[in-house]
Amino acid sequence: MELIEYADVDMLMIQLANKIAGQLRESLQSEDFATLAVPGGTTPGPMFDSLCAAELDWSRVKVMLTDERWVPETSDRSNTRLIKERLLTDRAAAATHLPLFAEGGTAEEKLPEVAGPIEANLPLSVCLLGMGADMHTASIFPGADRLNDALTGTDTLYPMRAPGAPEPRITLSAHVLNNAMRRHILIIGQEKREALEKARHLSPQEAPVASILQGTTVHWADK
Ligand SMILES: O=C1O[C@H](COP(=O)(O)O)[C@@H](O)[C@H](O)[C@H]1O
Repeated sequence: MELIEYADVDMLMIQLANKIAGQLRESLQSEDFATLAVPGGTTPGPMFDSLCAAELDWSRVKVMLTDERWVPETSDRSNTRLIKERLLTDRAAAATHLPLFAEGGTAEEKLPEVAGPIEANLPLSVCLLGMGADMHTASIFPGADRLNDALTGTDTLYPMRAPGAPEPRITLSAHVLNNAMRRHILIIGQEKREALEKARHLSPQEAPVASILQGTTVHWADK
């Protein structure tokens, strides 16, 4: 794991967007398509605001979430809504969105429908993850019902229900996240920095983020 500390949050968001845009361009030099996975939640919005304006051939980029809350897009909790409003806009509107949510059923029922297009576009060229103060990443939560499957299984996606998550989830597995060609984590503030340090000495069952730290660049700034 490499940790990059930035002078402030604005600097982090701009420089991380530049880094990801550069890595997508690099992928597009040798591949027909590049696949980008991004987190939801409250942290990455300002980074999306920069990345969406990057000059690159977005028509050859496929964008997916690392995880989704099983709520309709009308909900403020929808990660899909976040990326539609803040990432899949401006130049990045030309990208193809691979949804992690489908209306009309539970995560378990809709999983095969959602997994097909995702699986056709793996491995991920660039994977950006978030992390909660409870050391979850994507929607791989401590204490979750499918925690062990998501950490050790070879399926692409797992439905997930966890005490720390207010709604059912669907998440990319640690297997998929670890097979990404380039991997980053974006975290802000002292609480998450301390959680990250703690996670480095815990098992993935206790601190799911520990399962994907090897080879990952962590981008951090204080609030
Ligand atoms: O629920 C989620 O939480 C994590 C962290 O979110 P944040 O609001 O603390 O930034 C996020 O990475 C994940 O995608 C999201 O579904």
